[in-house]
Amino acid sequence: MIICTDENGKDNMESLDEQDGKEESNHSVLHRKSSLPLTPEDEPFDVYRSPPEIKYGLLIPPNHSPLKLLVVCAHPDPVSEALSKAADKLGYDVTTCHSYEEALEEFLSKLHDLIVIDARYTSKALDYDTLCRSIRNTRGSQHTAAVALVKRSVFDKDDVTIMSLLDAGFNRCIAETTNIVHFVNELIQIRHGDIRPLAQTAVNQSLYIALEKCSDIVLITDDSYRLQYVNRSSERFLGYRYDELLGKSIHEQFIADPLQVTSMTSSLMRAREWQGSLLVRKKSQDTVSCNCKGIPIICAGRVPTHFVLILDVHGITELTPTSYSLDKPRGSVQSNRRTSMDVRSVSSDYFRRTSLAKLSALPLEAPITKVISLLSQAQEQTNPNVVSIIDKVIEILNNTELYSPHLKDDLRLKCDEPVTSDLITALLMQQPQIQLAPSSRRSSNDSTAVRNVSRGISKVPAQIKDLLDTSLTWEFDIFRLEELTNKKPLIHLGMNLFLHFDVPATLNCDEKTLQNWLTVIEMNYHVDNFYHNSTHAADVMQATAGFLEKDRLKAIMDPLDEASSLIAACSHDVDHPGKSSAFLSNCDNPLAILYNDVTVLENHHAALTFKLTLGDDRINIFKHLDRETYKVARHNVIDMILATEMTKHFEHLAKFVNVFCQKTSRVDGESSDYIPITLPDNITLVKRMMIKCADVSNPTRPLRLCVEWARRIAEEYFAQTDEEKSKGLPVVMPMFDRITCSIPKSQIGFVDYIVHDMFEAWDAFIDMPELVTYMRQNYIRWKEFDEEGHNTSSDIRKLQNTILMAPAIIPKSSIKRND
Ligand SMILES: Nc1ncnc2c1ncn2[C@@H]1O[C@@H]2COP(=O)(O)O[C@H]2[C@H]1O
Repeated sequence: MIICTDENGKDNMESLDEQDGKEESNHSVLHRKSSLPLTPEDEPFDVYRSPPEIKYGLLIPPNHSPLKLLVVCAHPDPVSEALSKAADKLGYDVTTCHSYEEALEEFLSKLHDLIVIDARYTSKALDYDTLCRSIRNTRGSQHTAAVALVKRSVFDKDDVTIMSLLDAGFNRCIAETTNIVHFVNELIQIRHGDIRPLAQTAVNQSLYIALEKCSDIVLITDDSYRLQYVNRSSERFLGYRYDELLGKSIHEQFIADPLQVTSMTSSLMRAREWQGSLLVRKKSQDTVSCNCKGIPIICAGRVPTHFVLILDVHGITELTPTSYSLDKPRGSVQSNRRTSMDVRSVSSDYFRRTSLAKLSALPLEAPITKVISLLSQAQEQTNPNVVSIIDKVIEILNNTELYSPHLKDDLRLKCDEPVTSDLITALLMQQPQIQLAPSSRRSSNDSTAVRNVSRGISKVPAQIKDLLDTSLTWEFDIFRLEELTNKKPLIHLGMNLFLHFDVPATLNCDEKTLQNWLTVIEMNYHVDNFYHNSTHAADVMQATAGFLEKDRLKAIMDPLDEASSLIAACSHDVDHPGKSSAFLSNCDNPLAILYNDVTVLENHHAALTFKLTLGDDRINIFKHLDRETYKVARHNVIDMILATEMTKHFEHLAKFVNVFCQKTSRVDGESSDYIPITLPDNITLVKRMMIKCADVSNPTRPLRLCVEWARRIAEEYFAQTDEEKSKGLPVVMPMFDRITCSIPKSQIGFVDYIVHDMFEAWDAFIDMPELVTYMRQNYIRWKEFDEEGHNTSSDIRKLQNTILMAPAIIPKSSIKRND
């Protein structure tokens, strides 16, 4: 805070209008909230723009009265007498001198506000020219108005004399008169035109001194952002001399952040104050981040003529890598810096900003850069509440992990249901906690698989055949197929669906190879897993096939898309160990080591699929594809398998919803239903969403199937918890303990957090209302089971043997779209 006082220590910062109001009754007095200088934001817009406003906040001249007038004339006459009388009338303190020496001495002792010298005659005693020059050479005289009293003839006609008088240091000339009123008029004009501006300039010096002494960096630019004033702190801190800065543009000179500059300048040009952080480059090329306030000043007209930038040195942080060390010696200004700065966050902010700056210099524009820049522009035209909301949005957008969920804290806050919290956290978060413990993973045995290839399906029993006739219905009984096929449902269902979708033709592959492939893939599922076994793979493949039958998908998927989707569904969990990726990471499993704890299982499923497929010609379903087609198929399969990773659930869902569940906006701003669905990138989004939905479709199946899947996944979780406990590993889902866990609660949470929104979106896209209908019906039943206390696996078993014995088929007619 800067306070200026007059010589008596009185607070002297006051509106000139208050002073003016005493003299000029017709002057509009503008009210203000404080006596400090105003910024445009402090006043209503129209008030700020009104011309008198520019006077606000000026430091008023010393309030001494009367004004001191020195009249110097060699020979008193009626003219000088009229002048003195006029001055008396105005209440001036008048002194009259008749010689050069007397006048100089008098002036030096009193430093008058106004000196009027009789320039009509030159005499030995008084050379007006010399007297004026001498006075002007006196320190402090620059704040005194000097006026030459000239003959009427000179005033009217002799411009040469007038100019030489002004050259000698007079501020103006007045014509001789004996009319007191004329002199009164002249003196009032001189007071407004000369004395007050000079006095004002004199006291403004105090403000400059305040600016020079203050520790913040204060810069004033013109309307082209060329520096007009820099204070000492600026010189000291930036390392430039003021003459190296004056006249230079702030952009070129030291502001290293084009995006921020754009945001600042567009605010300032609209006469709005701006606040934010700026990256400032010092002369040494070190870069610092400072909190900056930009204030537009309108000195004339209606648009800003100057800008004041105040950089807060207390908020300055050195950002160059060499200056991260906190115990670096500090200079005078640096010693003001906070030492408790979070260096990591600052450095990441720095790198984000510098890379943004670099990016904006490239001839490329990422959509995100465009979005941020549009939001910044929108900020300029809106109110502070929206500005701060947009600030938050920009902060989020600036985070590179746009779609990754930050659910853990959120969930812990919102979801006080521990089973749900455990489940969703485990599904969505990568949380390896490295501990050295032996691997329990069973390794796959390729050679066994290949040896057994010949055990294909030559003759399909009638029961299986009948069941497979329903393979494209949503109510398909996968557990019955599991039973009938002696836990080998994939080979049967897979072959049935491959043939239905003409996959042999698409891959130019004989049926035997496809059968072999299915056999090997199925054998690489762990039959002992409660949930992640080949029945789950068959179930996901069956759901995928059901989706592919829908017109919306038929319209956009080509045969290779269909084949790839079915292949991906078959193999998406191959060799699943029945434990989560987090578990593998926690026990230093070789797969976790191989994939660096990142997307461990899905990477393994995808890699193993191709390792198996390409490893033996007899099962290589891609062997007849040309290289390009193979590459497309391979890319499709890998992309879909990786999309089943649950830590990316919200990323995939959000992308899908963004593209397909919102009306697209055309460039002209008009809304349109047009979605460029056939763009390859968009088809990829659909395929990812499709396999994701298929993968977790069990809560949308008929109740009997849904409950069995829920029991199976719970059993698998319990087994993992048991093993974690027995081996002293971190327990990934502590609530999934077979004694205490509530299975209905886990299902309610799973639907609430994962399934509901995804299936609403998916149904809206492919038009399969039965998905949502079953999901809702099942949800209600889980709530009932929960209320009735059917919690444990054995409770659920009992339910399955009683009320859930009814057939799974629900008449199509009962399925209504629920909008
Ligand atoms: N009914 C369910 N209840 C709880 N979790 C489930 C259910 N169905 C699927 N999941 C989880 O969702 C995950 C989807 O990917 P995975 O098949 O790897 O593993 C699956 C399970 O961990």
